[in-house]
Amino acid sequence: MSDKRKGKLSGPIIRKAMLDSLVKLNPVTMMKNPVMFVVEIGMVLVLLLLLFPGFFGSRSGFGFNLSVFLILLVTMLFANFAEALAEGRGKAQADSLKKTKKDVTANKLVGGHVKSVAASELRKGDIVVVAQGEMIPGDGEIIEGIASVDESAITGESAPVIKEAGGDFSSVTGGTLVVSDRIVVRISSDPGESFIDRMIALVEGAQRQKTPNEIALSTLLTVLTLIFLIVVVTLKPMADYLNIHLEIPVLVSLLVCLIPTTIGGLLSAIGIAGMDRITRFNVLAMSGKAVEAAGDINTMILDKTGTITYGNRMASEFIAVGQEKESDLAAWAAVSSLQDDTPEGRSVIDYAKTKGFGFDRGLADGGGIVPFQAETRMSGIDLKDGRRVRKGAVDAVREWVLSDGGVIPADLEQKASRVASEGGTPLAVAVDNRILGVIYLKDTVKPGMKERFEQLRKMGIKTIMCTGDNPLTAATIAREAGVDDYIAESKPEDKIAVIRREQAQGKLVAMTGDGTNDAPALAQADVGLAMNSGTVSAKEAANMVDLDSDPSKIIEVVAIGKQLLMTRGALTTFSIANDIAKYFAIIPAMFMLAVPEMNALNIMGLGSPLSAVLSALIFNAVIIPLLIPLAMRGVTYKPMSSQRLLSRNLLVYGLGGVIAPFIGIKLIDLIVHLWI
Ligand SMILES: Nc1ncnc2c1ncn2[C@@H]1O[C@H](COP(=O)(O)OP(=O)(O)OP(=O)(O)O)[C@@H](O)[C@H]1O
Ligand SMILES: [K+]
Ligand SMILES: [Mg+2]
Repeated sequence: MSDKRKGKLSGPIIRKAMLDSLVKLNPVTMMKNPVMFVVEIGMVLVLLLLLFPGFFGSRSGFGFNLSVFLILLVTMLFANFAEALAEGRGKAQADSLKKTKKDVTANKLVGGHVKSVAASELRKGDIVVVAQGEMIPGDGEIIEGIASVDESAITGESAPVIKEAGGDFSSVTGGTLVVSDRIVVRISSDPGESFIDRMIALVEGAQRQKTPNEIALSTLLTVLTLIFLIVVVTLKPMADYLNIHLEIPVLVSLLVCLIPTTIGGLLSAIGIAGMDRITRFNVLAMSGKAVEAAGDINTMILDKTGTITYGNRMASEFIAVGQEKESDLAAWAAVSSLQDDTPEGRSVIDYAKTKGFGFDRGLADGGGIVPFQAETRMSGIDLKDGRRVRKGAVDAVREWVLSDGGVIPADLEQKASRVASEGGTPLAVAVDNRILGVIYLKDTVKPGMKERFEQLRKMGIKTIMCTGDNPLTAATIAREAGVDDYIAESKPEDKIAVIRREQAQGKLVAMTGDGTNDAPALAQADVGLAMNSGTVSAKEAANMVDLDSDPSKIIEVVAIGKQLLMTRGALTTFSIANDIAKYFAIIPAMFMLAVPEMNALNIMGLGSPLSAVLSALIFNAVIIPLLIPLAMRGVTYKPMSSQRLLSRNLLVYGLGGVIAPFIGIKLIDLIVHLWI
């Protein structure tokens, strides 16, 4: 990850946030946050009393009123500061991204001729030529050529990546640099809608929409605020009737202490910070909703090759069957791979060469290429002389040979099983209806997978590995990696079937993918994470894109989503628990002010009724900045089931939230009491 995107809180960001918190006092802005808007109205009321003492028959002193006014002002500034700080960090990220958006000229192909136009004028469907040393002018798909591309501007990864027409590595991103060769690109986005544009808008918060969860919580907070407002407003006439005089500033203080100002002030900062955490993790989420959905995932669908294993399946042994010789097997294995451009295919040639097996390259000339397909699970060549050479999944090759009237060597099954039971992938090699043996493709499970799946299990998430490989290999890798379930010999469409099946049971499903054939499944999944190296259609179908193209990052994405939901839950619990505790400080004080004989109510032993009110109000204000770091960083996350998480959070943040004010208010009162 690039340093500039780590999002450190620098001096300028903090200064800007301070200024913004003043600007945000504008009532039109405040109205968007009903809880804090009520605080603002209260502040205006107290201000009126400051300007016109004796208003509403008030008898409270100037000094007290001024203190209440100032504390309320500071409370709002703190809340605004939290939001401005979170936004500021996003803006800083956006600025560094904007710098990558240089104004380049594009070589647009118009009627067979190249015409120079500004990149900002390119539209969807335009064709451009990009040569060595030039910046790719917009997002698109390579339709001709192959090139190595430096994508460090968006991924922070300095090693160039190979991009080529056709297949799963054909998409390119505007703002990245072609370091070798020349490509023809079909532009896939209109001005202002490119990948970087969308990323900038997202981190800037310009497109920030409240998620359904956030809306539900804000509604709850507003309802709570309304209830307390009614309670406090009706308190006044009731007290008047009983001849108890309640001061307006005291009532305002009571109201502000009771309404959920802590979570009200931190709510949007929590959401922005969660989004920010995902972006700094080099994952681009299309919406906050997607991040939250990640936090609620029940089932995760994972690829075997490349996600759970390293994915660089390499030939590591030739195992001849029947009467066949190893050297013949090696030669035909190599010939079957001459036109196979997959890493597996290339590794077969490399292995044959390093082991010194001879093979005739000329055989491939003029032959018909049979490219590898996930559907057929085979690849090979139809030679000029009529012979057909294939390699592929053992059962697929067996079928192919049987349909041509061939016989299956007796030891094929046992030899292939040996490879599979070691977690390798056996590829059978055949020429017409004769099977020569198997290629042992080795792949290794990434380190630490077992622990990560263990964590997912603790979170109550079921993991399902989907692989095109045979059941035995699948079972071995599944056991080694520790996934809960696996589906072997799965075709691309099987993934979407698994997702639908899980969703039908009311589960939320996450998956990763990069190919065009993954696109429907990515769209069907609740959280679809596409690889940046993947095709345009995969990226369009998904609701997240991983800039590092590491599918196993889906695990951390879920963790970040969970952390966001947990942080919001924990701070809500803390905030409401706090308010309950403040009630015990302020209600007795209020009545003691009116009826001094009620001193017995002063269970907290606070200095005086006035200092009790001010202390509760000060505590209510300072708790907001104290919790900003937690809101921004997120609560520390330990994998466990939602049930246990809930009880743990209730204990820590609920109980903590009840106790903290007693201690805090008491300490503040010791100081405040010295003054008044
Ligand atoms: N280049 C190739 N030539 C011939 N057969 C291949 C080649 N690559 C893979 N196969 C065979 O086809 C099967 C399916 O491959 P595919 O890439 O679709 O799935 P996978 O890589 O095994 O699983 P996944 O990527 O979903 O974890 C493989 O298990 C292997 O037996
Ligand atoms: K409060
Ligand atoms: Mg694969």
